[in-house]
Amino acid sequence: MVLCALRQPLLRSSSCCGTWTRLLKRQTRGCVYSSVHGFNQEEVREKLQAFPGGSIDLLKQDSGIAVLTLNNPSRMNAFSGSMMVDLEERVSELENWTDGKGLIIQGVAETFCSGSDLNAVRAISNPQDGMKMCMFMQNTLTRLLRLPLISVALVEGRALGGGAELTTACDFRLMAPGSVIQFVHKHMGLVPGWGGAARLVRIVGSQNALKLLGGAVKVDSKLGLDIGLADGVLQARQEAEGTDSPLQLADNWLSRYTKGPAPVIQAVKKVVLSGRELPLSEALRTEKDVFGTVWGGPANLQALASKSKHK
Ligand SMILES: CCCC(=O)SCCNC(=O)CCNC(=O)[C@H](O)C(C)(C)COP(=O)(O)OP(=O)(O)OC[C@H]1O[C@@H](n2cnc3c(N)ncnc32)[C@H](O)[C@@H]1OP(=O)(O)O
Repeated sequence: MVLCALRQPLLRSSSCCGTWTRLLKRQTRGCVYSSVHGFNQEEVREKLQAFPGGSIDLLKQDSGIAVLTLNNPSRMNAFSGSMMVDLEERVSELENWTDGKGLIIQGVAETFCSGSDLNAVRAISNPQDGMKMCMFMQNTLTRLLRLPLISVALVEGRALGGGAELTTACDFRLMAPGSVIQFVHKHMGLVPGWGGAARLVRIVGSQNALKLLGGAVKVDSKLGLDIGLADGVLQARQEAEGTDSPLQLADNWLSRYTKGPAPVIQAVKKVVLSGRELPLSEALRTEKDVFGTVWGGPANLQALASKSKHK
């Protein structure tokens, strides 16, 4: 098991153990697929760039919360090939953001994402190209989920197909009133291929995942909360002036968890991530290593000096 998002801070830590060093050696940048699996990242990037349209925009805020925006409104924010490449580049940027603590993913025009761009899907409907796109997106979404940032998908409107899969690559999902997450793959003669099924099982359990995929169920905010796919529902927006936008509401919601120094918040994400992904013994050893990066650190020393009480 390889956790690439843990790499950089731990390389700076003096408490790196042998296990960790071995994990680092096994690590490849793409995390899941590399040349060992016949995957050539550059070749796939070039192929995907042949299907342009839209963009993925990144705004890094001083608060330590970044906003990643899917921007392809004429196609309900469907993923063109160039947007897949854009997403990979934005994830690289976020991997190197030392001051980052949180991430919100949203779509423009009050909708989240309608999956892959069907024009591109039609053009690369042969199995070889489909596999390549699938490996590229699995690598990117795995790296996205493993960022040392606490992430939330802000779902307005629809999250369909690959859009639903993208929501599962975030730590949390917030749903706006009237929004729907739907794994429509079955209706397209498909199953998820961007890692959405594997992540969905971990989020809602295998029984619920089977129902959602097998029935292509429309998950509204109520059902989402009931089965644990949604972590919160945004209040209906009043037209009155001064009402917070969904993005502001999501930012407020997330800032509860990102309050504090970046190294501490990143450490929180890393220990949860290792607990989620690694076998227990490895997770415990990773937790020890991450603990070593904050023990005696500036935030820890300051808290000790101020004799803080937790009332
Ligand atoms: C491993 C990945 C698997 C996948 O993601 S497969 C793709 C799954 N997604 C889909 O099948 C979505 C298909 N689209 C729809 O169901 C509907 O367009 C949708 C999203 C419910 C919206 O319906 P409406 O509100 O009636 O709007 P509409 O149909 O007129 O759409 C507005 C314009 O957006 C376009 N659009 C929507 N989803 C798209 C997509 N995925 N790829 C390419 N174009 C897409 C749609 O063609 C329309 O364009 P135009 O105005 O006709 O030029």
